[in-house]
Amino acid sequence: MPQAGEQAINAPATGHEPTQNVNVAGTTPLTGPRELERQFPADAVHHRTVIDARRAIQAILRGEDPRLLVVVGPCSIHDVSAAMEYARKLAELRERFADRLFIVMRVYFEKPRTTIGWKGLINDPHLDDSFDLAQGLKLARKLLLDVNALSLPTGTEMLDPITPQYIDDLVSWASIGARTTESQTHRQMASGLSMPVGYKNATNGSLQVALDAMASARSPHHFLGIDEDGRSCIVATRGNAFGHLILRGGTGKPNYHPDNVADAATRLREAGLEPRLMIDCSHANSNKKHEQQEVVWQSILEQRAASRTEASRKSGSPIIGAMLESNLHEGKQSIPADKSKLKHGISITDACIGWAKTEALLQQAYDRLG
Ligand SMILES: O=C[C@H](O)[C@H](O)COP(=O)(O)O
Ligand SMILES: C=C(OP(=O)(O)O)C(=O)O
Repeated sequence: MPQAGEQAINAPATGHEPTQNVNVAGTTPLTGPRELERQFPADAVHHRTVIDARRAIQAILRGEDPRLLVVVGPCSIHDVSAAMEYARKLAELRERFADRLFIVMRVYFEKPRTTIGWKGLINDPHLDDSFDLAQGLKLARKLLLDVNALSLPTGTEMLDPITPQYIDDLVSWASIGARTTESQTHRQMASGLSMPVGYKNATNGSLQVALDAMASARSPHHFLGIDEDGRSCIVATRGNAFGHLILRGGTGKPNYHPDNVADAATRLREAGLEPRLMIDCSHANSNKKHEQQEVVWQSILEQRAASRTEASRKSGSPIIGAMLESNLHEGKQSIPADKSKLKHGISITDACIGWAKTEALLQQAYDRLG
């Protein structure tokens, strides 16, 4: 059924059986990136927040800034007012802990699904299969402006290769997910992204695909994309030098333990890359059990503390960053048919830790990393 503004494809015209768009039900033109930026423009505060955060993350990746990069926030954003409530709390902690932790809010709008499921705020902002992507892009851009206005930098997964044109000026750190790290399309996209990018190991635990992604995305590429006006074009990229590995575990096995980290650091060195990585406390590292994230977090803090007393002292710990999936309230909920029954501040994708636990974990990190 075509939706509002959607152009139906394949209305019988010539009497010939169509050979094109056989499985395309319709297309809906969208506002181009330049127009969306005009409607939701960045000001000097947004710009400063992004520029300063990207520089700080680059310094952390070079080993010049000893702070732990912490990407923390909901598994996915589905309610922008709850996201802002979260952002205001996190902005306070970011300032309080700023000399030891570099906190970035996880603001994930695009969800890569194992099979099918809700694909995030941009794809389906009303959570009802109406796929109002025009509204999704607006909400995403507006939320990024509001979060950056708190001097709180944002991090997101870049999934659809067209999305960055609409929002990447407001994103300080990006990730390529476990399901797309092996994809040439995503490596090309990452090679043109303006911010540092983390590459997850594959869902089966393979590090090699992430190492290959880093090597590929450091190089220039030419590929099909869209420009600021939404016209299809050849995109020529310079290559993105600020890539890093994210250990997220795989096939039911975690990979955050000291021997996994040492192995990953060796593999990075052998590939001619800096031995610096982030650990994702969630996903296969926590067996998707939100309570388990704390166990991974404690291990990260122990490993960071140990590196200050060992021979590795000079080069520092390979662990430069950590990711936590956290929300206002712990756990997760399924999307109810009646949206008024959605519980406030609870994830509709992976289960998250709640705010009290988040604050306690960040405080512990601050105390231990002194
Ligand atoms: O982070 C979110 C999920 O782990 C990821 O999108 C896959 O989810 P799914 O296996 O529920 O589809
Ligand atoms: C989907 C995510 O992670 P992964 O790619 O590791 O499954 C995520 O971080 O939201």
